[in-house]
Parts: sequence; structure tokens; C-alpha cells
Amino acid sequence: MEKRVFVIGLGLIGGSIALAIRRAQEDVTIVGFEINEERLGLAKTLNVIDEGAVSIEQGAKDADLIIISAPVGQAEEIMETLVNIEMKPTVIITDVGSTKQQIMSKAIHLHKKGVTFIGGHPMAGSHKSGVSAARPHLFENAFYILTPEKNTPAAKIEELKDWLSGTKANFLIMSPKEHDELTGAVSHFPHIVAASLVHQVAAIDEKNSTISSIAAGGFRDITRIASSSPTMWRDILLHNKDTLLALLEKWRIEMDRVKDMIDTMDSDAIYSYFNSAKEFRDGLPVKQKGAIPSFYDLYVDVPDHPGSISEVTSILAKEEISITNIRIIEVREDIMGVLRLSFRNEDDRKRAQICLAKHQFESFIEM
Ligand SMILES: NC(=O)c1ccc[n+]([C@@H]2O[C@H](COP(=O)([O-])OP(=O)(O)OC[C@H]3O[C@@H](n4cnc5c(N)ncnc54)[C@H](O)[C@@H]3O)[C@@H](O)[C@H]2O)c1
Ligand SMILES: O=C(O)C(=O)C[C@]1(C(=O)O)C=C[C@@H](O)C=C1
Repeated sequence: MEKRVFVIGLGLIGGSIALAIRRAQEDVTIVGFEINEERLGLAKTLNVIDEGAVSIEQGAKDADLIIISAPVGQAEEIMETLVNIEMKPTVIITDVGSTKQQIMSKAIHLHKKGVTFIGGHPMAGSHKSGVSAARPHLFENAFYILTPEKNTPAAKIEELKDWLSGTKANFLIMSPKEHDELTGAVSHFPHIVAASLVHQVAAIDEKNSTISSIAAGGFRDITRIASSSPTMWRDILLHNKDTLLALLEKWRIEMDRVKDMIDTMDSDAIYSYFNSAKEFRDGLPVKQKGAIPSFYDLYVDVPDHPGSISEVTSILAKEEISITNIRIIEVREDIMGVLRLSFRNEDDRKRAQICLAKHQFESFIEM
């Protein structure tokens, strides 16, 4: 029997989940709602959705699964709207928001009406926004946190996992509080640090713009996430206020400690600061999505002379390897340029790396 999935907010995450559901479920119609009409049109053109809804009510009333994938501030308003809509008694509502405590407090009103709401948060993503960046494989091997309410029947949780099986993610159940504390440390706080490093360099750039030209791998690696959606991050910081204030205070104390080590020229303490950080970082799991790039990108060093980019693309074309995106990242004057090629999957990326190497093009998975 045909089932209907309703996705509210068709961006990177909503679009990626819609694509993942489509590849795993048969007889499913995916309906979308967007406040931005252009994005709704794009989602239809890219076959991310089958139909667009003109309102939340129209899409929600006959849906079997509703996915709220707007920034968390908007998600709360969408939940308030859903409370007043007559929906199928069997419907499951979930969200993908990066915070869970405030979302789960809002869900109480849906639970009171007898509607199943299970909080969700796929722990993978990107600094890219919008449906054009959506990929069905975005969540493969990533952890996907679920925060069901205590009384949610186990069968409903299993049903949701089944709906989301096309993500190929690993599900993990957690309380909203634990979720916000842990993601505060591994995701939210690092985004604040990345933005602050960019601000520091931007202030120097006002006086000496050479700094932006020399910003190399280190700065680029640690600040990639500063290119993420400001709306999304504003909402996350407002939702996870207490966790982040506590982490900021600990960080301040930690930075004072580093300041002291440098001030007193304590070489043993400085060595051990970096060494223990390296040991922990090197021990992080590498096979999970959270620790590897979300997109199958390959960075190729190309000589800075006319025709080298077309040479790379024609080598790949001959091998029938499709490139989904291509960008010149940085041109180091007179020496090399760096070309970022994106592929659909790991296999294409591996094949590309091998055949480019045969033609003496050096390439890297991470820049
Ligand atoms: N980007 C990530 O890495 C990531 C990872 C996991 C979870 N999340 C969470 O996923 C959610 C969506 O993030 P994203 O990266 O897909 O953002 P996005 O900007 O790519 O997409 C969000 C979409 O929601 C739409 N929208 C906003 N308000 C709406 C409303 N009231 N009704 C309908 N549509 C509305 C926007 O127009 C936009 O197209 C956020 O809650 C975020 O916290 C993001
Ligand atoms: O890879 C990135 O760009 C991300 O920032 C993804 C990231 C993260 O912090 O790891 C961002 C927000 C999420 O809620 C989950 C994943």
C-alpha cells in the first residue's frame, strides 16, 4: 500500500533524508513543504520530492511519517502548528534538529494528543546548505541519535528506524539532556571556536590583507565549519545555552593554563599538552562518518598552466568516472593550483585517485 512521507524544510538534511528514504522504501510518495518557493521548485526538479504541499496542514493530514528538517527555532513553531492539525492516528513525527531538550519539551503537546513524536539527530552533515547539496549517502555509517519519550512504544521506535533504514546510519538512543551535553562539546562548541578563529584573522586582515593569502591547511581545516548556515547556528546556540556557557567557562580556564605554560616557558607542559591531545585525536574512530569528510572530495594538485584542468577532467571522462562538483580552491602563484573534485561515492573517488596517479597527478583526500 502506498505510504506518504512529509518533509518540512527541504535543505541539506531534509533533502538527504528524503533521498535516503526513496532508495530504501517501495511505494512511497514524498511530499515537501518549504517557506522558500524557489527551494521547493528545486527539490521537485532534483526529484528529491514527488509533490509540493501548499501548507503544513495539507501535507500533514494524510502523512504516515512527518520529518521536520528546518532550523531548530523554526522547528518549534512547526510543532506548534502540527498540534492543531488532525493527522492519521498512526503517524510518526520526527525531527533532525541539532538540539533535543527544547524540542522534546515542545513535543509534550503532541504526546498529550496521542501523537508519536520521536526526536532525531543524524550526526553527519556539512558546512553546505540547501537541497542542491543533499545526498542519499550523507548519513552512511554515521550515528543517528534518537530521543524517544519514556512512554513511546518500542514498536514505534523500530518503525521509525525502518523508515530511516536507507540512511544506513547506526541508531543510538539517548536522553535529550545527555544529547545536548555531548553534542554541545563535539559539535556546537567547535563551531563557536571556528567562527572565533575566523574573526581573529579577519581583524588582522583589515590591517594586513596578506594574512588571507597565506592562510594554509591548518587554518582552512579548523575553520571549514565556519562556513555553515548562520541561521542554523544561531538557533542551536540559543537552544543549548547552559551547556555552551559551561563549556565556554572551562575553555577560558584551559586557555589561561596554556597562557601560563607559554609565559613560564614550561616546555614539558607544552609538549604534554599537544601530545595528549594527539593521542586522543589519533584514537578517534575513523570508519564512522563523523570522522571522515561528508562528501567524496578529492584534492588534486595541478600545475598552474593552461589546459591542466581539462587534462584532469578528460582523464576521468575516459574512465567514465562522473564528477559531481569541481572547484579551484586556491592558486599558489606560479607553482600549483588545487582542484577540488567531488564524486558520488567512495568507489568513484578511489578509482579517480588511482587513474590520476597513473598520469602523474598527485591527489589527497583531505586538504
Ligand atoms: N547541516 C548539518 O550539518 C546538520 C546536521 C545534522 C542536523 N542538522 C539540523 O538539520 C536542520 C536543517 O539543517 P540544514 O543543514 O538542512 O539547513 P538548510 O538551510 O540546508 O535547510 C533548512 C531548510 O528549512 C527551510 N525552512 C526554514 N523554516 C521553515 C519553515 N518554517 N517551514 C518550512 N521550511 C522551512 C529553509 O528555507 C531551508 O531550505 C537544522 O535543525 C539543523 O540543526 C544539520
Ligand atoms: O561536517 C560538518 O560540517 C558539520 O558541522 C556536521 C555537524 C557536526 O558538528 O559534526 C554539524 C551539526 C550537526 O548537528 C551534526 C553534524
